[in-house]
Amino acid sequence: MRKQIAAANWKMNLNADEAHQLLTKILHTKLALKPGQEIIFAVPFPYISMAVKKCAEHNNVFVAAQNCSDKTSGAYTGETSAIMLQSVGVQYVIIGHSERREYFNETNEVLAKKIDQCLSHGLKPLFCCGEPLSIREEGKEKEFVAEQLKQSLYHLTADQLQQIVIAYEPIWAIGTGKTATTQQAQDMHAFIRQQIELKYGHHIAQTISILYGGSVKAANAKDLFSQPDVDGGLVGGASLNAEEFITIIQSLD
Ligand SMILES: O=C(CO)COP(=O)(O)O
Repeated sequence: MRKQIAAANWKMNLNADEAHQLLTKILHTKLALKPGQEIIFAVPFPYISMAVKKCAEHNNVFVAAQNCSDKTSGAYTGETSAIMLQSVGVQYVIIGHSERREYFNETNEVLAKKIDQCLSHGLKPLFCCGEPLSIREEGKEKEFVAEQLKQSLYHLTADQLQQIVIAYEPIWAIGTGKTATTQQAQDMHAFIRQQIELKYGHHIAQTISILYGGSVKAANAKDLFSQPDVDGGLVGGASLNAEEFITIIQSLD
């Protein structure tokens, strides 16, 4: 059975009090996770220790960083290494979010190195892929995503790949209120799984969780998560509202 995951990506939002209150409110709710279901909070770096402490009191609730360095250690002012994250109790790291690709020029090649850093230090990468609107309009979204997978993941062994969670986030659906239709999401997720199957075989492909991201909210989560190849969501804006995110968690299949 694949893990079903509701992951919150807070991005660069909230002050310390707001972050604490939001997490407290969500974790004090009786979430009744079923076996195989997980919640991940990808919080800004300054709140990681607070979040790790609070999430450790709950089963199947984990903390993610939103980025990490592609280097191991050394004179890289302002960077945060995978080793540091692992040492403070982080379990996941978002790698390759489209905002990092676009605003911080992260290439598939650099992302492959970040993934290696995570895997070498016991962290699970939450690898994001997805096409911009112009590519979707040309009908080339599948080739585009296949290339992202190939360049950042296909150097991994099958054992390593099984540590990865993939998030498909069409860029045109992020923060726009324009969600992919359930059919568009399912089609791409099935395609991603098929690509993994071609490279790593059926068994491995069936074990990889593929999350959908892009304007997931309480009102559409159930429909999206009910698709056979959609294994949960990576949620931006709606994860900043406790009630919204709780409903999204409760929409996991
Ligand atoms: O980028 C996202 C999650 O990583 C999606 O953001 P929104 O849910 O705000 O569209």
